[in-house]
Amino acid sequence: MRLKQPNGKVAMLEIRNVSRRFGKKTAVDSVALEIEQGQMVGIIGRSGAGKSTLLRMINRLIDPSQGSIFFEGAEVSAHRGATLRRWQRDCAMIFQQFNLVPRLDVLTNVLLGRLNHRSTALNLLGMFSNEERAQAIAALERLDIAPTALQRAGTLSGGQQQRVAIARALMQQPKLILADEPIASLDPMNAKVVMDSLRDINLREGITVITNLHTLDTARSYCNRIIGMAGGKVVFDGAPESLTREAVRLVYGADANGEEISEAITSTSIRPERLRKLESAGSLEPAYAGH
Ligand SMILES: Nc1ncnc2c1ncn2[C@@H]1O[C@H](COP(=O)(O)OP(=O)(O)OP(=O)(O)O)[C@@H](O)[C@H]1O
Repeated sequence: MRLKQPNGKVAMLEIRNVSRRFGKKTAVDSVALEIEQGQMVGIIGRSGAGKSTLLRMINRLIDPSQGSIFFEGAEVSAHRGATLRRWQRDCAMIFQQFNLVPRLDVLTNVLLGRLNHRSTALNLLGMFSNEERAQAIAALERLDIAPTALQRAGTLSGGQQQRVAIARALMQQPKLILADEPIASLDPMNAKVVMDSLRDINLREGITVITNLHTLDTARSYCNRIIGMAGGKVVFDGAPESLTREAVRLVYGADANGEEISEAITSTSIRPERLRKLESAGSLEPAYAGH
C-alpha cells in the first residue's frame, strides 16, 4: 500500500519504522519518513547521529534490523539478487571519498555507471557501445570536465573527482540519488560546484536527491526539505524556513560547556561574505576568498 501525503501526493520513498543496531548501539532508531518524487532533501545532524547508516539502508549497502523501506510501492528491504541489483541501479550513491577507480581513466569510470544495465557477458568483455561512450562524454560535458576524459581518475583534484562520480551516477539513469557527505572533503569553491550540479540534476531531471550534509547553511541554501537527526532519531523534518534556532539546538544539542552550538560551527559556508569574514579572522587561507 502506498501512503498519501497530507497534500494528496503519493510518497515515492517510504521508510517505515526503520531501526539499525550494531551490537548494543542503536545507530538508527525507529525512523519513519515519506519522501515525494522530485524533492531535494538535506539530512543534518552531529557526527554519529545515524545519517550515513540511514542512507546506506535505503541503498541496501546495509540491511535494517527492523522495519521496512518501500520505493514506488515495492519493498526495497526485501529485494534479492537481480531485483536488488536493479534497485541499486535506480538508486545511485555518491560518497564523500568519491569511490572512483583511481588507475582507470575518467571516461571508463563514468561508463562503470552502466554496469547494472548490461549483461554479465558484455561486462566481462569490458565493451561499451558508441552510444554509451557518447552518453558518458555528454555527462562529463554537463559537469564541465570533458577535457579530463582520458586522464587517470586518481590524478584529478577532489572537486573534479566528485564531478566524475556525479557523471557516473547520471549514467545509471537513476530515479533517486543518495549523496553521503558529498562536499565534506572539498574546499568551498568545489563544494559550491558540486552542490550546484546536484541541484541542477534535481531541477532539470526531477530526480529526487537525498544528501547528508555537515553544514547547516548548505542544507538551507540548496534543499527544500531538511531532516534533522540526533541519536538515531528524526528530531526535525520541515522546510528550511521552519528550522528555527530552537530546532537547530534540538538537532545539534549543546557543546561540552553547555553552550549552544552556533550556526558557524556547523558551517563551512560557500557564501562569499562568510569566507571574507573567516579570512579576515585569520582562519582561512586567502586563496579561498572571493569564491
Ligand atoms: N559498521 C558499524 N559498526 C559499528 N558501529 C557502527 C557502524 N556504522 C555506524 N556505527 C555507529 O552508528 C552510529 C551512527 O553512525 P553514522 O555513521 O550513521 O552517523 P553519521 O551521522 O553519518 O555520522 P558522520 O557524520 O560522522 O558520518 C555511530 O555511533 C557509529 O559509530
